[in-house]
Amino acid sequence: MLESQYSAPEFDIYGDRSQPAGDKPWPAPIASGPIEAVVSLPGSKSLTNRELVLAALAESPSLLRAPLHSRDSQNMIEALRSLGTTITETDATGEFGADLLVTPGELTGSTTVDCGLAGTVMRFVPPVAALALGPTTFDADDSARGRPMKTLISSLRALGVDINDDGRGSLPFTVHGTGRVGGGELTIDASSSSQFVSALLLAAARFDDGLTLTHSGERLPSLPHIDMTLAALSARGVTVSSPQPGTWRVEPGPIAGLDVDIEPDLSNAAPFLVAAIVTGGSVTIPRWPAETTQVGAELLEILPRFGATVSVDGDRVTVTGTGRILGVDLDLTTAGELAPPLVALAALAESPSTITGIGHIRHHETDRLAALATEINQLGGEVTELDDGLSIVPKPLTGGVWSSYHDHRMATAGAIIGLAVDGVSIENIATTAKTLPQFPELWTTMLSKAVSA
Ligand SMILES: O=C(O)C1=C[C@@H](OP(=O)(O)O)[C@@H](O)[C@H](O)C1
Ligand SMILES: C=C(OP(=O)(O)O)C(=O)O
Repeated sequence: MLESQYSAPEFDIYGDRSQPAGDKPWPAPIASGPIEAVVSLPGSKSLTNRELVLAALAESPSLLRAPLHSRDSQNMIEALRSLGTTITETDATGEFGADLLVTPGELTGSTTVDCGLAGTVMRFVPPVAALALGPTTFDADDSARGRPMKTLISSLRALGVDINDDGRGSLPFTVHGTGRVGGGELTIDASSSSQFVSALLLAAARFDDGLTLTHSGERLPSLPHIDMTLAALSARGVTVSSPQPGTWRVEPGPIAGLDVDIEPDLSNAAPFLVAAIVTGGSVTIPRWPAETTQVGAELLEILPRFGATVSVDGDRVTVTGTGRILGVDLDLTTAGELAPPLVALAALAESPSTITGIGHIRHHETDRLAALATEINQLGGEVTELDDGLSIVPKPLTGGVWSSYHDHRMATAGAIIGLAVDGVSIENIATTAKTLPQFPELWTTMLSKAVSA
C-alpha cells in the first residue's frame, strides 16, 4: 500500500468558489479496480473554527497545531482579525500548512464579516461581536444568505443585544456590540441547527452571568457537535455542565490560552473510506484519534452496516470493501453531516436503503435532501424525499453532469458516484475548498492507487 503524495491545490483556496463561466465540469475519475491507498487528511473544520473562536476570547495566546486551512477557516480567521484578534502563521509548517498563533486583543467591532458559506462563521461569530465595542455587519455568499439565523438573532436579542436586520431573520444583519452581554437563562429552539447552541455556549463564559441554555423543540440534531463545544470549553478551564439532557450551563470566568493539536477531519474522511467500499479495496486514514468528539468517528460503526470491515491499528483506521454493498436503514440524527457520502454509497448498493433523522440538512449549504435526490435521479436513480430523510432504491446509473449547489459534500458525493459510473463530471469541484481544498488532488492520487482489474 502506498502513501499518497500530496501536492498543493491548483486553485486559490480562499477565493469565491463559484465555477468561473466557461470552466468545464471536473471529470470524476472512474475506478479501474480496487483502491489500495493511504490518505492523510487536513485538520477538522469544526475543531479549527471552535479553537479559533475560543482563542480569540481567551485571556492569553493560543497555538493551533495542524489547523485546517480552507475557505471556512479563512473566513473565521478574517472575521476574528477584523474584530481585533491577532492571528499569525508560525514557521512550523506541517503537511497541510502552517500552525497558527492566536493573540487575543480588545474586541473592537466597527467592521464587516464575510461568512462565505460557513455555518460556523455565521453562527459562532455574532455572539463574539456582541462582546465587541462597535457594530459588526454580517453577510455571506448569495447561496448562504438563506441559511437559518432567526434563532441566533432572537437569542442574542433576548440577552439584551441590539441587532439590526430586515425582519426576515437571516443574513445580512448588524450586531451592535457594547462590550458586554449579561447572560443568564435562555430557552431556544435549536431544531434546525446545533450550531445555535454551540454559538451561544462558546461565548458564554465571557457573559456577566454565564449562561444556562435550554433547548425546547421537537428534535436536536448533531449532538456530538455540542459535546465538542463543551469539551473545547472544558479544556480551556471553563466550568461547563449539562444538568439534564437539552440543558447546558457555562459558568462565567476566564477562558485559558491553550496549545492544541487539531485532529484530522473525520467527516472529510468519509468519501475516501466510502471509496474503499465502492471499489472493493482498502483505504487507510492515518492520525485517527483514539478518542474524539468528531461525528466522523461514527463511520467506524456505520460503514460495517454497508458490508465493509473496519480495522484499527494504533492511530491508523482501515476500511476494506468486499465487493458487495448492502442497503441499510440508518438514523443519522446525530451525524447529518455524513449524509451525502452515505447516500451516494446507498445509491450504489445491491438493495434499497432508508436514511432518516436528517430533515435539518435541508438547511445545510443547500437543501441536501432535494439536491441528492435530484442529482442521483437525473443519472437514472430512484431516490425519494421523505420528511426527514431519503429512500434510495439502487438503479443502474449513467453518466452526466452532477451539480454541486455550492456544497462541498454534494461535490464529493458526485465523485463517489463517478467511481462506479462512467462519464460523471462535477460542476464546480472547486467548492470543496470550503473544508478540503486538496480534494481533487487527494482523490486523483488515491485513484492512481487502484489495482487494475
Ligand atoms: O458545530 C459544527 O461545527 C457543526 C455542526 C453541525 O451543524 P448542524 O447542527 O446544523 O447539522 C454540522 O452539520 C456542521 O457541519 C458543523
Ligand atoms: C453543514 C456543513 O457545514 P456548515 O459548517 O457550513 O454548517 C457541513 O460541512 O456539512
